[in-house]
Amino acid sequence: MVNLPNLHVFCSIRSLISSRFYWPVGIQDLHFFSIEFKRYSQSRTMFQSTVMSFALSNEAEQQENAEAYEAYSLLPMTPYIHKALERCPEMFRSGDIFALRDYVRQHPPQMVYDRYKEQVGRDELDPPKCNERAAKLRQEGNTLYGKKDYLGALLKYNESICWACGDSEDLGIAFANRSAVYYDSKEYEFALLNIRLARQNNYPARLFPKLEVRELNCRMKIESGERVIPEVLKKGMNLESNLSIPCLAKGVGTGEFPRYGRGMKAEQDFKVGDVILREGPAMVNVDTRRKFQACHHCASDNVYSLIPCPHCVFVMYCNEECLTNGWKECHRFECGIKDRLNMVPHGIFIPGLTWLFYGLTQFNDSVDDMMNYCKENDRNGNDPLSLEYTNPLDIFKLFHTAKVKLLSPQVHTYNRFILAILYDIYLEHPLVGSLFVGENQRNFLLQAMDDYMTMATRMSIGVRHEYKTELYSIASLCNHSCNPNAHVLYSSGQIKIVVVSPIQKGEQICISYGYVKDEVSDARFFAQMGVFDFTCICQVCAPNSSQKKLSKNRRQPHHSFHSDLRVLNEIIENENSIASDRINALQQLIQRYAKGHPPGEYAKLLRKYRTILQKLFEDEVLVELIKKLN
Ligand SMILES: C[S@@+](CC[C@H](N)C(=O)[O-])C[C@H]1O[C@@H](n2cnc3c(N)ncnc32)[C@H](O)[C@@H]1O
Repeated sequence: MVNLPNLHVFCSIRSLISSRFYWPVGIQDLHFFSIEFKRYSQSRTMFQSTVMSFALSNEAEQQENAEAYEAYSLLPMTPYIHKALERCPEMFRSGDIFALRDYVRQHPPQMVYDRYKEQVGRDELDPPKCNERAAKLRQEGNTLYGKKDYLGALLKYNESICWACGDSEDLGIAFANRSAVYYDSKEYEFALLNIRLARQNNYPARLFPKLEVRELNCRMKIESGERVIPEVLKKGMNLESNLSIPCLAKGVGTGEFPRYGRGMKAEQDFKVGDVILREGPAMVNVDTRRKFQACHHCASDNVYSLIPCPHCVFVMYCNEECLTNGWKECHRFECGIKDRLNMVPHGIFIPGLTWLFYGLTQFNDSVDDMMNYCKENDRNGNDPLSLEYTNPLDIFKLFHTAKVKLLSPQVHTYNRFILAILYDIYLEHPLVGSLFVGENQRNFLLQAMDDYMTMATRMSIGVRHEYKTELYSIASLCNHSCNPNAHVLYSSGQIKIVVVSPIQKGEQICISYGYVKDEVSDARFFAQMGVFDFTCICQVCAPNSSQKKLSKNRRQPHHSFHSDLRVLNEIIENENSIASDRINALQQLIQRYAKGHPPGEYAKLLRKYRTILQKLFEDEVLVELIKKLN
């Protein structure tokens, strides 16, 4: 494997980013556990599956889920929902969105605000920037830096950067302090970038000599070759690209599959290792717990070059381009109310709301034009691959016209209640309030929020990162299988889909939306899958599943499997093997024995293959980023 020298900080940053940091569970899980709601609901299916999964899980997993329940009870929103359920069970049974909106109007969620303020230790929501607070956070960062806790220091500096006023020297000093962390970590490109940011943001002239010395040292270190950016093995697109959609391989099409709806279809044979898609997100939501760690526009996990929204203290972007686009397409509709929006539990549907405002931007903020378009184009399906992907309006059409199945009544009603609260918060925003005027337009807003909430839930291909939710234009065509023939690699918002079992022309291309079944406990699997709100009909799960046929049909393990496996292990364990040899050997073995193999050994092989691919992809994304800085 290729080891990236001097990237220890980023490796630890990555582990920090994926660790459970503030809350014991992801909010997406909490969304699932919101089925406390069960007591008032007609259908008990979801609750029963939770209880079953609890019963089936081991002690450690029970503990983990118990924490999820506890976290759920701590959410500021929980008592408010329970009170509403007690007061108006009928309203929840009918699920009428206008009735839910009226309820929220009549019973403003003041208790939610109070509980939230108490939890975050502030007496004001959506506070303005404040240099005093920025200086305090910077001091806290300095203390951590002094103890060589670089990650802790970076997070404090990022927070300080957010709080500092745009014309203050506090902003410049925080950037300069971030450069010191990178200098000490031998990350000279990032140190230089932060020195530049410090200069552009009022770094005080009296401190210039200190910064100049650091800058000179960085340049000397880079010139002396001390810092080498290694070449990583790029498993880029190894196939010809689709002419109009370059991120997609030629030979990938769409088809209708009974009970799945649309899906991705192979128009030619594919072999193990073929990269069929490399895509960035169309829509992003960064969970509030990671607001100082990831770009709110492209979802890149990024603690080193983030710049703040110039107006609020809760949103950061990885560069000026993301800031400009993020502002135009989404943040200008939420800047100033972000704190209140953050207070509401976030499900996988949240990017749907971002979507609504992205759409409005495409209609030049004309609510009437958007309403007319929506009236004329309902969800009657489309061929996503025929759209023009460079045209932002076509991207809007892609999700707007997608034919999606309804959500189950209890999930839908719960989400609608959350939407009713979000709706009121959005209308408090001066821009939103001034664009949506009159009953017609406001009803349209509420209904569009509802529609895109369903769309985003249905178009989700899984929660790849505990603290971020993304929507992908092309990948959202892929259906789920518990025994998928393709695998999604994820790094910093980017995804790559790689074939992991030979695919024949005409076959459906499926990925897993979460954990691969059989590799995790049933409890974990159901908790993960519960958020998608569909009953899986893949060959493994469906009644009369073809899995049974598969096992019957499975040929006896080929006699040479074990001898081939020994050769493979020799290649993998040989210190002199290069990454490409290892990966090629693995691919060949998986391709050769995909249709006839001893199950246990083969599953291990697949896991190893996926792990190596994932590591390579993470290195690839990271090195791309470093190279962009040069
Ligand atoms: C990301 S979309 C996939 C494309 C979708 N079939 C379409 O027509 O646009 C996910 C939705 O497809 C359906 N789906 C995907 N995998 C499925 C499976 N294994 N079993 C049943 N439905 C599935 C569900 O309705 C799910 O919410």
